[in-house]
Amino acid sequence: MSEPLLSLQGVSKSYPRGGFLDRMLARAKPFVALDNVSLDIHRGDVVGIVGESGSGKSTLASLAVGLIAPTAGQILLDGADLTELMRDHAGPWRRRVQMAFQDSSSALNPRKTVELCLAETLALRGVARAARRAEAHGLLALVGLGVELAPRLPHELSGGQRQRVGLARALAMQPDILFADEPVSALDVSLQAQVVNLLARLTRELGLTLVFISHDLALVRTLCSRLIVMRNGAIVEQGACRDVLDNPQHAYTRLLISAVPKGLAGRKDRPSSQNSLRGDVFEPPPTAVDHGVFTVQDLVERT
Ligand SMILES: Nc1ncnc2c1ncn2[C@@H]1O[C@H](COP(=O)(O)OP(=O)(O)OP(=O)(O)O)[C@@H](O)[C@H]1O
Repeated sequence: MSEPLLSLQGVSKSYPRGGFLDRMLARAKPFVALDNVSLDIHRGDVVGIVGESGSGKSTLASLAVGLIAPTAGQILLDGADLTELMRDHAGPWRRRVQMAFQDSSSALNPRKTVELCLAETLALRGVARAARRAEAHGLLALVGLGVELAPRLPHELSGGQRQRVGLARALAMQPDILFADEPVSALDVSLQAQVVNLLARLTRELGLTLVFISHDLALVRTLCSRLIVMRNGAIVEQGACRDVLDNPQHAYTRLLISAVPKGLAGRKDRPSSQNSLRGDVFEPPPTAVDHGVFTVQDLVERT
């Protein structure tokens, strides 16, 4: 198999516990949020990460996008050590790994219009000033938003529109890999379907490598080709998404699946309309993506 796009090798993350005095006297052991995790993500992978609250999903994503540094282990982007790459704050790695957040309202600057927010991101990518407006409008179209939203401030948008602007901003960097941390959990069911459909389309048409963190097994089944199950900062099971969901090997995975109300776990023996929140509207991406054919720019131009 080809070299992984992103590789975590024995990565751990600990946080200090207790008050200042406890730490000075080394009375409290650090809390281990991520414990010796190894993981390879290849180009075109659409990986779901599930696990109970506090299992370390967001910690893993924050490490992979360079928001926090590991306590131990190595993170490699195309074979290069991310810790080394991070020394160059403006380096190209920042463009290549992007994150879309759960709460788009806090991720967007409340004083900046949609267009300005996208234009600033395009400037970071080195897009010439004269080209930024058209490309910002193209990005809005890419995520299914009209140009009439360009002059609006974040509070003048609906939750679903804000989430799409957040995605457009992440895509403006033309990332190789996008981490989406609970990108739809704050949205109502019909908006969830729209955003998940959009992600499915982007993975299909752009060959975007996506890591989708979610508590929703039905959405994960619909979107992802691979699944990682986390518990207490460790990976307890991973494999082809449908295999893991239909034939879980680990008792914890079985527990997670059994905790989902019947009809929402995405069981293969259920009709598609029950497999997901809106099974009829999803278009799952093919497992093998013909990546490298399109770029975000191509799609923006075609939209
Ligand atoms: N900055 C921090 N300082 C101390 N502990 C932290 C910090 N960030 C996260 N943790 C702890 O690390 C553990 C893992 O947190 P993380 O956010 O990765 O979980 P998660 O699986 O994403 O949870 P959720 O599904 O609720 O978002 C939690 O117990 C959390 O309280």
